[in-house]
Amino acid sequence: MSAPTKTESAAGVPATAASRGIATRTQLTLAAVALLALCWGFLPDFTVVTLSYIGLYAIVAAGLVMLTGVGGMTSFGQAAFVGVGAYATAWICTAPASVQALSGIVGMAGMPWVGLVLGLVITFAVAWGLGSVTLKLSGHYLPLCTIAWGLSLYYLFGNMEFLGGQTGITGIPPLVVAGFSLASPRAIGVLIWAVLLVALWLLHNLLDSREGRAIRALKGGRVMAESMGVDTAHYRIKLFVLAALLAAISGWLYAHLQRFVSPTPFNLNIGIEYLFMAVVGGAGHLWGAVLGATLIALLKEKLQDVLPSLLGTSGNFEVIVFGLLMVFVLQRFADGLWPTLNRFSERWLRREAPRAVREAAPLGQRTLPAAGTVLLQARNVTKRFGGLVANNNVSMDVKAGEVHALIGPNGAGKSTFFNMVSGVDDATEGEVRLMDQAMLRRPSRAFARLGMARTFQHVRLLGQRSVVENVALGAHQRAQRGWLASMLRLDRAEEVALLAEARRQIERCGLGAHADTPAASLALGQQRIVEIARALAGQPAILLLDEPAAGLRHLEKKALADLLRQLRAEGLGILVVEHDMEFVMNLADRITVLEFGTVIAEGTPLEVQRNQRVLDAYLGGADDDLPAAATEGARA
Ligand SMILES: Nc1ncnc2c1ncn2[C@@H]1O[C@H](COP(=O)(O)OP(=O)(O)OP(=O)(O)O)[C@@H](O)[C@H]1O
Repeated sequence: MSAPTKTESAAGVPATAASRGIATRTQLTLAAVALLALCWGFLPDFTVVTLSYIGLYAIVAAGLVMLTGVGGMTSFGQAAFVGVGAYATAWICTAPASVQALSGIVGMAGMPWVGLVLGLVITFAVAWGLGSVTLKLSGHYLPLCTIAWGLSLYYLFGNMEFLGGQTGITGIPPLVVAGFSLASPRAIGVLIWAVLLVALWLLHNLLDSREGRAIRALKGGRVMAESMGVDTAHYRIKLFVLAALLAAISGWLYAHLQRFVSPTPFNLNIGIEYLFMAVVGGAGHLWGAVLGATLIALLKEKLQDVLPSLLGTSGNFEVIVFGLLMVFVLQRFADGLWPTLNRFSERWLRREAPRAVREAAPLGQRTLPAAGTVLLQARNVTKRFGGLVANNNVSMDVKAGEVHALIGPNGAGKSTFFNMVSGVDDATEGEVRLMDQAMLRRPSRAFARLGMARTFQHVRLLGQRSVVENVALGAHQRAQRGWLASMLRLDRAEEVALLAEARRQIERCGLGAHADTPAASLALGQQRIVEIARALAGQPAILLLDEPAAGLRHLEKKALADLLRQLRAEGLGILVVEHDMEFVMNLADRITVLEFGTVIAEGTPLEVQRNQRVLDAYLGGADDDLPAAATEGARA
């Protein structure tokens, strides 16, 4: 593990000359919060109420930013969770039986807090239950399911007699904090904004961590995230529950602000409005939730005043305007308004001063097996897609300290084989063993934990994130700090170690100059190298590379070959699929040739080049491109 730099920032960016500007982002945020706090006592009542509602909306929208913008799961049903939080506290604080039984223990002032706990417990159970069923669905099915549960919970509120039916529940007591009654909107508004700011801080910390990178990886697709060792199903459910809990907290605050609840504010329309807020503000940005909530709340208020007089009739016309607004914003500002505002403000902002870091936590280390040990074994692996046999009885070993190439014409079954020996797909027949363990029906993350890392034929990076963040994701399973530790910033020593390791691998792969650039801005060939650096950050024993030389220029290919030779010398086993025959013949120790899913040859580069069947099927006519003495070249 490399020693951390004393002046690395939490984001791992080395200290550089701070850019000129009037303030840093943190200073600006603190100044805005201080201004709001100072003005709070003098603002007109109406403004205070509006700001309180904006705070409530923003808490829900922040959860949606995490769920939809960051995690890639769309939910129209968050209003229902707001309802669960609101009804739980309303019921417990007003039902005669519960008041009698509990108020003796916690006192009347303690009842809303019991309501909060009840709301959170019910929300947790409902969200976990719904999440485990619906989050398995992909594409349009998930949003459709969120509509279904949003409607179900809404009608449940309206039809339960003990919840007051359509009339709702009145007489909800005010919150009491440390003996102070928060009966007035001005008083509870302070709590609402405090909750919002704390939630934003916790979520910001979560995103700026190992766990945050894993959450972002969900958007990069299940296959990529799982191959980094991330349990995607578990993360999706946790994210869903987190967003639901935030909604429930907002509902709890709402109930004690309004002191009355009815089903209407928890219907599907409102669920759609929450989604508008997150998307219009900037679905991938936490402050976008506040911006979106502010815009929609103010706009709604204005439209409700203006539209009826303009149209001469009343109705929910603001929903139509919201729809048009959404189309306009998405057309002009695809990522929402916050990124645009951010870019605009950048010239006045100073870069955050780097934070001094004393020590990095040790990362998990792997002892590599001795050279010659069989790492990966495929025995008689067959894969059928209906009537098509993509792999037919394929057997192959990959040993520590060797480069094994898998070649063959397009459609020969190389990627199918790759998928089966990396846990993406299961073989129809045959056996796959990794580190002498049977791997049938085990997920990619189990392969990753045992020491396998891979790259992809079609590059799978988080394009908007920096190279260093992408590479640090590869080291995910070498650290352990969870969500709570990340939220509370107890993971900093580990985070420094992860980022230092990522930078070390980036340097090693020759991309040091690009460490802080967004991955998408690199050329395709460089992105392939980023994937290799990401794989190396996991400290693998075996590396699977899918067409690593595609898109590289001559010198870049040479540098890549040198790197792979160095890794081989360090004892890694490397399985490479590649169409560039010069690259393969100069690098590989052994080559397996596939045609129509069947192994037609296996041996050293020289043996393969002399094999008539291989010449006929694949290498025929390509002799001019091959190195004169491939075997000699292989160890060069
Ligand atoms: N999910 C799938 N369903 C049906 N057929 C598939 C599936 N995946 C691959 N195939 C078929 O299996 C065969 C082998 O495909 P595969 O992608 O493994 O070949 P390849 O050697 O990797 O090709 P290339 O070099 O072009 O990447 C092809 O005929 C392909 O159409």
